[in-house]
Amino acid sequence: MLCIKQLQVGIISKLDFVIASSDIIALCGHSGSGKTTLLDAIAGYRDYQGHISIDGVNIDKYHPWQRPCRYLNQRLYLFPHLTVLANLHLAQYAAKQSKSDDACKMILKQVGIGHLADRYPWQISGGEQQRAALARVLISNPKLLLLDEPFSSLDWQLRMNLWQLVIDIQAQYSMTILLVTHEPKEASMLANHIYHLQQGNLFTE
Ligand SMILES: Nc1ncnc2c1ncn2[C@@H]1O[C@H](COP(=O)(O)OP(=O)(O)OP(=O)(O)O)[C@@H](O)[C@H]1O
Repeated sequence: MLCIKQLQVGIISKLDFVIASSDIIALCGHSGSGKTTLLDAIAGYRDYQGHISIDGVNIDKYHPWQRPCRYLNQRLYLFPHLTVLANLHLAQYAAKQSKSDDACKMILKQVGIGHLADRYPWQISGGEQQRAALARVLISNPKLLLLDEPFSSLDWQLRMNLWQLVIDIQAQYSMTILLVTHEPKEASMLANHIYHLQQGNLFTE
């Protein structure tokens, strides 16, 4: 469960918000309403006042890499000098997991790019890079996945494939997902609940 109390950061003022475990929440709102600001605070990329806890553990003092959540947006952050597989190994290392080729290859296969494990990011397409980035955030088995319009630059068919993939993976790993999107179809297909952020306040549909 994600629990946010009296959060103050940037445009967001005194926000209270709870997401039940294994829920998929879509966060909509006009440009500049504070969606990315909220995800940045949860991920620990921005200083904030108030309290954030995940599964009852307060994470306010945790560095981003110590938080049990992973963040995926349109910037892929794949290391260009490492192969796709080595990028996943590094994520395992950062999550203090032991290196497992089998686990990495299984996730790459699951996202449909098992055959590209030994390629470098610059040797694969944009959609394949997005899948590699998704595999990299999943390899550490986060409790909370923060998605900030990660697929919006991709074509519709690929986007729909990736939505289905997110639904399958969520069911398999019981992750809680907070998804920022401008796309009503994406919100209604993926989310159990849709929230709108308006001038730093949240409203349900
Ligand atoms: N690091 C920052 N420091 C100060 N202000 C910021 C910072 N990042 C964003 N802002 C401002 O805070 C407001 C909310 O920005 P944010 O990126 O959270 O909006 P958003 O809802 O994600 O918008 P979009 O849908 O366009 O991505 C904007 O007015 C923006 O200019």
